[in-house]
Amino acid sequence: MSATFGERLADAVAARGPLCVGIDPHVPLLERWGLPDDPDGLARFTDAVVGALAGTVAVLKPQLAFYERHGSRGLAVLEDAVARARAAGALVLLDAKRGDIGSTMDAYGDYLRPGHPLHVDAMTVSPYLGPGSLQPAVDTARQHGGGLFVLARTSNPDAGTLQHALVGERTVAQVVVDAVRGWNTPGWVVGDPLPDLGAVQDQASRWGPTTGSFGVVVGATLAELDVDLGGLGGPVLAPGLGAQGGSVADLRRLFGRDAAVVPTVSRDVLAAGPDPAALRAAADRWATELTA
Ligand SMILES: O=c1ccn([C@@H]2O[C@H](COP(=O)(O)O)[C@@H](O)[C@H]2O)c(=O)[nH]1
Repeated sequence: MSATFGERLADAVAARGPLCVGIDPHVPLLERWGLPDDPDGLARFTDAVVGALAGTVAVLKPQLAFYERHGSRGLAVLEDAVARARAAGALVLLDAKRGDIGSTMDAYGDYLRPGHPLHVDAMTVSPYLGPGSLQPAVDTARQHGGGLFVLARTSNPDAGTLQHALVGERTVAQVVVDAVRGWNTPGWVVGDPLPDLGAVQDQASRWGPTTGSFGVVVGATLAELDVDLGGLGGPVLAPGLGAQGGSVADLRRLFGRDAAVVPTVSRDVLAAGPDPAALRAAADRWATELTA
């Protein structure tokens, strides 16, 4: 794969708009769609979402938890869906939220390796073991044109309990954002002094050929943007829209109009199914509002 994830994402957003739709087959959604809570129901749900949206949205974000709960048959459903979504032109961001010591992180990074049965364009990772523990996945992403989104300021109400804690003078969330800023700067490794913001400021999270492959997760539900994203050089994944109360107005308030933000919506779109036209219409409503 020649282009980096950041380049592919910027191209996809230019062609299709920034919306990411999450594939979250919750039990209540399966019931609402008239489907059983088993691998067959899971497959029919997933097929419908991929069939309706993979040709139009920039990013699809399957939530791994909902496939793992069905065991190996659930994972087989996901493998098939990921391949079909990518073939239809959508980038696939696996919402896996993995994080472990470096040697194990190396194995999680394999989701970004061509030939993996669940090869995806990007995955979410958790920095709880320290940003440096994620380095093997960063290396794999660099080697194979993959991307990572690191949990920084998550959308859940309790998130600040840990993410606002201070490490020296910076919050935990800021330490995470700064590490990701470093990864988007060639040659930087965790532990090095942070890159000079003056040198990287113009890369500050704008879409374009220099969009980095390493992004952060910042919820659209925040009362205020309490991390400095200046010079991040990569995209922001913004969950929390719709079912969690966040709106397009919140995105504008938090990030402005031009930032490289990937707003992601799951239940608010999925509830419109199973009719493919209704799913598309629900996604289109968000897409239209986002570009208005
Ligand atoms: O801070 C975070 C990080 C990840 N998520 C995930 O996004 C979707 C949101 O689903 P909705 O139905 O649109 O609320 C879900 O898979 C979460 O695990 C998040 O919500 N917040």
